[in-house]
Amino acid sequence: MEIFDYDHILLLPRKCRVQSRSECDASVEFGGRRFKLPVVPSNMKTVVDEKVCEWLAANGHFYVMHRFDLDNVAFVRDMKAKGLFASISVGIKPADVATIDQLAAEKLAPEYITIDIAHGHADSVRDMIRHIKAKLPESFVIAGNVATPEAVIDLENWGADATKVGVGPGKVCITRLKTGFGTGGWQLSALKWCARVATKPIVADGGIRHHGDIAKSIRFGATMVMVGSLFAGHEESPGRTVEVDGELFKEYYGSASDFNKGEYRHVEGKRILEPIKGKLADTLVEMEQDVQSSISYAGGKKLLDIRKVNYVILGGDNAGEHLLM
Ligand SMILES: NC(=O)C1=CN([C@@H]2O[C@H](COP(=O)(O)OP(=O)(O)OC[C@H]3O[C@@H](n4cnc5c(N)ncnc54)[C@H](OP(=O)(O)O)[C@@H]3O)[C@@H](O)[C@H]2O)C=CC1
Ligand SMILES: Nc1nc2c(ncn2[C@@H]2O[C@H](COP(=O)(O)O)[C@@H](O)[C@H]2O)c(=O)[nH]1
Repeated sequence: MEIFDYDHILLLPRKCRVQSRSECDASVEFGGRRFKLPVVPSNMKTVVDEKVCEWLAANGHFYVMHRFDLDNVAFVRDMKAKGLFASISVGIKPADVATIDQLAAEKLAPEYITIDIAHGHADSVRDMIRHIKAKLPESFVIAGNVATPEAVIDLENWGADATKVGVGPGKVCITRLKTGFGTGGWQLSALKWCARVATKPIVADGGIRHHGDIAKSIRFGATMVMVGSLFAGHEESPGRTVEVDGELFKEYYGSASDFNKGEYRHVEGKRILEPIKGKLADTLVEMEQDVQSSISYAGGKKLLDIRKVNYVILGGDNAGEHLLM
């Protein structure tokens, strides 16, 4: 198996088929809706809050609300009252099961439910998928996080409508250091490996450091790309603003950090400071333009044309050109 990450790969251009990059369509269909970009901010407390999610939904973007210190039922009720789609995340504990029951009792089916736990290849996730499918059959269920083809196959067979791939590649992740496990350092090839067996969409989660990494994720099989750190440093980001030597930063911490958990138990995340870089809307416009450029370099007009390109691996044992057969 080839082992590589985002920094070890470059995609190879194909003959341009457009007069202008504005002809390239960066939108994606996911779970029955079309979104402007194949990108979703991470469901983390320092990345999204109610206001950010509302703005994303109202402006043609996918979102997943975080699940910490939050009344998920009230959130869904509120989004629906505003005529917006609801996309929540849940764990697998009794309180999460109760949330699903209450949503069903109130006939408040969220359009999207993400089951989001650290080690998603687990019977607990199987049981949660089955519970959601029994109680809220219309909801599109994304399940994760996982790292292997075996896990993708199991989650799909258990009823997940999409899987979320990425264990440990995140910027505030310390899973690799604390446990010795994960896809940190080879997330892109783990995605490729999982995509070979997937029959349903994959959300590639973590490790995105540049806008070009979005096109690389699409090339290796992602339908949607989850991004945390690149979104954590905006004026609207919910993290605390911190001033250091006259410069402004936003706090960004892992969902499995003691900052999020409120206790030091099974900690697999840390806290960092992201420089503040302006408005979220401006970053999304720039991302859309960059993905449009990626599509044009791929010699295409649509997002999935990126899947057709060849690539090179830079340096290392696997270096060389990789041509599609
Ligand atoms: N993508 C990634 O690499 C990672 C992401 N995270 C994020 O942190 C947040 C908290 O995750 P998580 O702690 O799973 O959620 P929860 O706090 O909801 O706990 C998940 C449940 O699974 C059990 N469990 C069994 N094995 C594991 C394991 N290896 N890791 C975690 N739980 C396990 C836990 O029991 P018990 O606590 O008793 O063991 C608990 O009951 C989530 O948003 C998750 O996505 C966390 C780590 C890695
Ligand atoms: N191992 C951990 N992973 C975490 C934690 N909190 C969130 N995450 C994952 O990181 C991505 C974001 O990655 P980034 O590289 O874009 O910053 C996020 O979507 C989660 O999957 C954590 O505490 N530990």
